[in-house]
Amino acid sequence: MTQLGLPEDIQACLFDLDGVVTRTAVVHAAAWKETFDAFLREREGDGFRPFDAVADYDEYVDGRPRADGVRTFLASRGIELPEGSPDDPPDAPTVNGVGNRKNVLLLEKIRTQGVEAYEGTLRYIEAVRAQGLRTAIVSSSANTRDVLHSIGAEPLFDVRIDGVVAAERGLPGKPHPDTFLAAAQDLGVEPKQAAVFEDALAGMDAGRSGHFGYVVGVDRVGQTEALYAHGADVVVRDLAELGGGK
Ligand SMILES: O=P(O)(O)OC[C@H]1O[C@@H](O)[C@H](O)[C@@H](O)[C@@H]1O
Repeated sequence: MTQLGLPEDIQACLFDLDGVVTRTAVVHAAAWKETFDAFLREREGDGFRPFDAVADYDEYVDGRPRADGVRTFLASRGIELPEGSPDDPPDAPTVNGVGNRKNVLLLEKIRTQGVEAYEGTLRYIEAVRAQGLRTAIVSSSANTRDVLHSIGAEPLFDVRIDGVVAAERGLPGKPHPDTFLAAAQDLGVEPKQAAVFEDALAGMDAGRSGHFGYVVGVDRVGQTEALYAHGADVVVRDLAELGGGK
């Protein structure tokens, strides 16, 4: 292992955004909860079963592209909606409408609360780059660029594969490995020469099925066992634990 806690042959690092680089996983989870609870209340009345911002979020929404999150969670409640179209209003009972409602709430929260970076992650990225490793941000979020820009972190990544790029290239999102594979390819490395850094169970699945050289699970919410069960090679609470901070 290197002094950065990685196998010797790793040449590139692929970082998820929400929950790994920025403290925005909880912001997404809160926006999803408001969205789904309003939707379920309208549909089922006050006796509805609320969205669990930890358990339901981890299992059905975290790490997946926006529309996939809508479909996957609602399917867990036996609900299937028409797709609608991307410009559906936020109150439309369609996959796109529900996703748009969530995005309005997310952007409002980001605007009022701001975006906070994990300092341990920023220092670690600087350390791996100083060692000559290449870096990519790989996120399902279509808001990746704005979030990175808000903390001035765009220059830390050689490649960006986000929700916008994935849609342009027709790449299926996490838990499929395609976005991580595209990042490795854009960086000119084989998957086994790349390390994946993820906090979401869907991201772990992508790391495992893509046969990447090393998969680092980042546990921000006490789900270490689940991260291992989904394919992590190691689980840390903060990337500073891997080294590179001195
Ligand atoms: O709605 P956005 O910003 O395109 O993000 C899509 C998904 O991006 C992931 O990074 C988050 O873990 C999910 O919660 C989110 O739903």
